[in-house]
Amino acid sequence: MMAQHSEAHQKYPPHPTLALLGDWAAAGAIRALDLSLTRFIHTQAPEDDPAVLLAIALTSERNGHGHVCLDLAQALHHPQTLLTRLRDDQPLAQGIRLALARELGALTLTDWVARLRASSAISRAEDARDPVDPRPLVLDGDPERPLLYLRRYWAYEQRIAEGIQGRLQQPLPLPETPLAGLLDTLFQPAGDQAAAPSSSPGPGPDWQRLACALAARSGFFILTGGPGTGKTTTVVRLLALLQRLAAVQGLPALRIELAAPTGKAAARLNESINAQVNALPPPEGIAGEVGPIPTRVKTLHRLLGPRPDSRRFRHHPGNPLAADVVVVDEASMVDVEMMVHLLDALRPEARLILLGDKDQLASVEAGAVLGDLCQRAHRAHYTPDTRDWLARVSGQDVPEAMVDANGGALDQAVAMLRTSHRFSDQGGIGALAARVNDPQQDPRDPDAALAAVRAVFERSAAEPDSQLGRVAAIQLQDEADPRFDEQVREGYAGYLQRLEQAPDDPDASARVDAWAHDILQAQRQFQLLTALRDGPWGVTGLNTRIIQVLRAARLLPGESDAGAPAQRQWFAGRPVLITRNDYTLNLMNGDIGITLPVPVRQNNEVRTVLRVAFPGEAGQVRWVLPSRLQAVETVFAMTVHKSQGSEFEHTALILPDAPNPVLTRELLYTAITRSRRRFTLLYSQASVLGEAITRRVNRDSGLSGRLLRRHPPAPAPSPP
Ligand SMILES: Nc1ncnc2c1ncn2[C@@H]1O[C@H](COP(=O)(O)OP(=O)(O)OP(=O)(O)O)[C@@H](O)[C@H]1O
Repeated sequence: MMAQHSEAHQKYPPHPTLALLGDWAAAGAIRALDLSLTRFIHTQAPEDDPAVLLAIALTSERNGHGHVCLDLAQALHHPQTLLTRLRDDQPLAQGIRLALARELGALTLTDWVARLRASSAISRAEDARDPVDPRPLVLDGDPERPLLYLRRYWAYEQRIAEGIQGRLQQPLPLPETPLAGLLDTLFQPAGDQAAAPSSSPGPGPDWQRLACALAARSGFFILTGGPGTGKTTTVVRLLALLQRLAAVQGLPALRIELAAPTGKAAARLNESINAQVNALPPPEGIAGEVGPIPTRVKTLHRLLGPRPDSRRFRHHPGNPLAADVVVVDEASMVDVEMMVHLLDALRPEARLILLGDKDQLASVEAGAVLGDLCQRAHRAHYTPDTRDWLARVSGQDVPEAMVDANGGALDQAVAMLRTSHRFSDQGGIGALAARVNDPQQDPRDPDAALAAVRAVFERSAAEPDSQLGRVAAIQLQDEADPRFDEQVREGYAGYLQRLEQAPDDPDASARVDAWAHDILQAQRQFQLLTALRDGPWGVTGLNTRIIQVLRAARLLPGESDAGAPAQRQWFAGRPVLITRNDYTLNLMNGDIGITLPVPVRQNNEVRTVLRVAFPGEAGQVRWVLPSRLQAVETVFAMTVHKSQGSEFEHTALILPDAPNPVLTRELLYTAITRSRRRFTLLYSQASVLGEAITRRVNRDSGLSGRLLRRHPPAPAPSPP
């Protein structure tokens, strides 16, 4: 015992800060990983300064919450935003918060930075580029906003900035006359062409047309916008424009790749892109051969070429993708590591076009790349050069409030679509999403935010027949409120009732497939979303409760694998979510399947066995044995994070009864915008809702600063 004790002491000398961090880890305020890393660095580079040890632990802790770095000034001014794992009702919470405030209170920014600079564990940005620099952390950022990174994340951010910068500075030959003519053909006024988009309704320019023009002249481009604002419509026109421009210039047809971060998001883009491509006006009057626009969307993993048991991909700088243009949809879900792999896999001259909704939740992993790059999208910041060029080629006038003589190169490569063609912002889902996302909202006034949101629910209740996407709010008494059960029965009955129509002829495989296809479609009618994983309001608790409710209503069969917890049992009707890519089965993280009773012939007898049906390509059904599915979970309830990239006809979001830092405006907005026709909010405490609307996701990162700092405004191509 003594020997063990002294060994431990030898390994980790009893430094007071490490002891304090040990207490925090024991209380769950930081992760064991954060503590181990700090201890490890302490042993490798005998680092005794408490201010340095604290900074290392906090940087690692922030990484665990999706931050790329630690913003030192923010940490000093708002220590309450740190240690977000700590819940206020935890017994030691108050003591830990006081200790953190005391440690940070003893520091000034200048003093902290000076001590970090003196540390042998921390590199300065200018030295960190040296590949043999062994120091595990990097201090970067501006004097007024110093940022501390774990080296890996610093390198990721650096590579992303370089990959984007290289593309922003790449000269692209762009003849103005054919560009203007092609934009005219692709954006004909309404009536001239049934399915083509008309000039945008309401005041202001046609942002879709403007975005196409801007994207055509840039090696890197971001198109952001809320649901139904026409991102897919615009990108299809952009790709047509690029192919036609190539033909006009006598260049070879472009090789285009379409990708999305999850299988679900890829399938959704697949569904919408076909119709859009077919609706394109024919390429008349172009002498050369016009290249095709692909309609098959791959997952990003598939595009980059996964390698078994490796985080690396088949495509990298030494073996880049044979693509001239790569479009990535739902880019808000792409984390820093994946963005690095994507940029690494592209030839330097390949164009990259990102599509996404900047206001949605960022990826679970570190970084909010799209959000960072779109920070200035609302006000555009187009330079006078860009404004004049856009007026010439697209005939669209940028509003003066969006012109900025100091706009940066990145600003000129971002366009935001502002009008939803699916929802009106006057009522229902569109109005609710707009209120929750209101940039004018005062974060210190949750009551005002709550009142604005309530008004939308009241208007929708007064117009129950509205076609604008109905929204409803139900205030539950507690977690056992029977109105929750009603919602669940009503929501899931649609597909569960179809289980009874199972064909009983084992030889009628086409009928079995058609029945399964119908059920898969019906399952997309309703989805319950929650913010949390654990507890009665989290995925696990809710799934158990829903199974009970559906069994009591005889919508689910009672029998199941004896002894297995309800969550893991296989039973007819169980919807499952794939939680890890499985390349052998060709199932991707986020795919949803349904367990169905299927008739089979065994030894001349007809028996019913359970198989899991997944949507396949072109309306086909793929069948998988339950025992082959390794990483799945029941998905009657799904986290909002997992729902990204999916849409359902009716989405219901249930909020917990106590405040929680994961409840943010971005989470509410993402949940609301998963709904195509109906959205129901289930909550028990109005204060929890009010807090959620006013809390913003804030992810520390230096990406936008890095790009803004290093990029002078791009000169607009001059007239020929
Ligand atoms: N300018 C326009 N005028 C009229 N209808 C349009 C216009 N642009 C898009 N639409 C229609 O609006 C709907 C949504 O468009 P689209 O799918 O391109 O949007 P999106 O931003 O990609 O949507 P989401 O990301 O929510 O799937 C489609 O039915 C499309 O035909």
